[in-house]
Amino acid sequence: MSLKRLWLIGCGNMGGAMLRRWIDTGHITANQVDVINRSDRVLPEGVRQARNLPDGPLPDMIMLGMKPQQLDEIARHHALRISGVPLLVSILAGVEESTLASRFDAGAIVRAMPNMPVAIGKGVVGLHSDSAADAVRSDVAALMTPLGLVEWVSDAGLFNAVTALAGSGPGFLYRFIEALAEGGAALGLPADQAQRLAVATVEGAGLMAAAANEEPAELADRVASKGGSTREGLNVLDADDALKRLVAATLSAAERRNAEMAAAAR
Ligand SMILES: NC(=O)C1=CN([C@@H]2O[C@H](COP(=O)(O)OP(=O)(O)OC[C@H]3O[C@@H](n4cnc5c(N)ncnc54)[C@H](O)[C@@H]3O)[C@@H](O)[C@H]2O)C=CC1
Ligand SMILES: O=C(O)[C@@H]1CCC=N1
Repeated sequence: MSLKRLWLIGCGNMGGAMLRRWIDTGHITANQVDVINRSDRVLPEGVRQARNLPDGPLPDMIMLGMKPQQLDEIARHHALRISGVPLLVSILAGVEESTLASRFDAGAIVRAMPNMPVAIGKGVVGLHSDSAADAVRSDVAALMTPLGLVEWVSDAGLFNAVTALAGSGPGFLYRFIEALAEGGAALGLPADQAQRLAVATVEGAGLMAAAANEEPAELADRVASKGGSTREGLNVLDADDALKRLVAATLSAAERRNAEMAAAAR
């Protein structure tokens, strides 16, 4: 790994999950990293955390992990100091590469869109860059590999869709788990038991879908015995494409918000 020194500007829920996984898997050691946060966050043991960037030479990579709305504040405080950094990675939703390039002077800029399950190595990391050479792209992909599925997205115009599906996706699925559990409780199951059943069912179904050669639609058909009860339930989800339309509207709303954040940051 040629990315030996990392500065993380803004390292909260998401940046912290990535960092924890890198350290847990031995891809990065704590003393390779400096974190700048507005106030201290719980971070893996041994990671330096401060309010200001460290003195000394620039690192191999800087990752921006604050909110998109904090871009100007961060640029105002740090753009001069980090000018010339070889690689800038941004996990900011919406914020475009050209916007980042207008604020920061970096050898290459890569947008990364992780999701929360990176914490256990089962996440997704979407990557896009117009500026990174092949060697840099390989370095970034190697860094992200212990986090889960790594996918390059060649069309920058699709990055907001990736963000809506995979970045926000865990949030949508947690809602589905909650709904499954509440549905079970409404049928009379104790709430805690319904939640255990819902979580384990989603975990098992997800693992099976990941391992299967069949499409999810075919897996659904296998659960639904002819004339049985699953079909009755699927008929409710499928009536007027109710679930598909709800999910499509959900992703559209999230994608639209990413575009709004991109426009606000330009
Ligand atoms: N939470 C998620 O599931 C995902 C989040 N993202 C992106 O990750 C970024 C961070 O999101 P979260 O981790 O959820 O937010 P968070 O609020 O947990 O973390 C943001 C961090 O930035 C730091 N920060 C804020 N202003 C600062 C400043 N002026 N100087 C230094 N540090 C500063 C805060 O101290 C905090 O630790 C966002 O841009 C979001 O779009 C991307 C994918 C998934
Ligand atoms: O909600 C957000 O804006 C970010 C983007 C993907 C997940 N969290």
